[in-house]
Amino acid sequence: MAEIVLNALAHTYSRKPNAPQDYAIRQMNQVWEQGGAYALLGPSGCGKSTLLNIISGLLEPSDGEILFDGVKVNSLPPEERNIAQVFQFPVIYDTMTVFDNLAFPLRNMKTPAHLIQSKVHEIADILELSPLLHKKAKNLTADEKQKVSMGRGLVRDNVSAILFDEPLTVIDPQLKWKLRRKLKQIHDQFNITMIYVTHDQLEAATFADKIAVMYEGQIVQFGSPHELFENPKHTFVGYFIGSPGMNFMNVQLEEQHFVFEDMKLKVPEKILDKIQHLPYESIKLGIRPEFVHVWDKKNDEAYEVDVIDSEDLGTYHIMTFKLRNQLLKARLHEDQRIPKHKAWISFPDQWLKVYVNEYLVEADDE
Ligand SMILES: Nc1ncnc2c1ncn2[C@@H]1O[C@H](COP(=O)(O)OP(=O)(O)OP(=O)(O)O)[C@@H](O)[C@H]1O
Repeated sequence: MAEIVLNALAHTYSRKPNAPQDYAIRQMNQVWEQGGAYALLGPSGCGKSTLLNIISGLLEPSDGEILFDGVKVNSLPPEERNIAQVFQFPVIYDTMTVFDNLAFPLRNMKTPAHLIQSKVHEIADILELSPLLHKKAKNLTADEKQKVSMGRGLVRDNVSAILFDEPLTVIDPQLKWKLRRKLKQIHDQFNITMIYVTHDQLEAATFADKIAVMYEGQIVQFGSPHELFENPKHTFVGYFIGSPGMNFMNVQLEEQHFVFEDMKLKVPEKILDKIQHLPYESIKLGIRPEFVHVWDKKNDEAYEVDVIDSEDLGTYHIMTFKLRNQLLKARLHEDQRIPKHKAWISFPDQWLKVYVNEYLVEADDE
């Protein structure tokens, strides 16, 4: 069991790094609390595997510290960290039985035979592997093999944390949700810190209480699935989470207004105070398609837009529309009428977010 802390952690694969882009992990501070269920979510190449390998001890970070329960472990090898790792592809011994695969880590630790018996049966029971204990691992299906992989991590009592690196990649889609539920159940039962790496937002949200969203070697937001959806702290989170992602509009700040093409949009007062003094390269307004209000008749409070397309996705519709020259999307309920050709839309104040240099600007009392 362990709390894992990253202090100013950074890692580069380059011999002579001289720019932030040369770092796979850029200056990261993060606390993974003991017993938490976390997901590390991000696109290919953002540094997820690098970070996981630093935590497990397969890789020593170039800078900063990694602490397990307050003890620095930067150069401690994996076997001394008591971390279990489950990879994309099951790591098991094909010629051994399921029982022997599960018993293997315990035999390595010279655990007495009667304890091995009881522990292996306990874990096999939880993972629904009991009927397969005497089967050779090579005869198992992909999901059964992956369950054995997980079981090998769980049999040890002294495991500090379990790291999962895209563990459902090779599993049939119908079985994925079953295994995900099993993992969640195991987490609740064992109170072990678990970090689950994925590029799939649904997987992250169903497994984790808190998700760390990674982008270009940084954790750009750490929060519950709900927080990531309602209040993305970085434009990347807005874009990456949600289906479809957040709408963005590039705007300029002119005196008391944002200017978007020929339109003037009011800036909330509390935000204005904050951004007037910020040096900026870009200002973007963001709104989720779910929060765009749509009417099929003229409305003085709303902007007229051209409806470009509407897609029926069963329980909801996605309407694509053009506001001036910008394509945006709205998500409408299945029984809401989809306007043809022209529509009138508005952006409710509380859902229109302001991003300066890609980061959310919030009023102090929010
Ligand atoms: N051994 C290595 N040597 C040099 N560069 C590497 C090495 N491993 C990873 N990188 C680079 O570091 C960055 C982060 O890679 P990493 O594999 O950690 O990302 P990831 O988010 O796990 O991606 P994926 O989901 O594709 O596995 C990428 O730019 C990658 O090209």
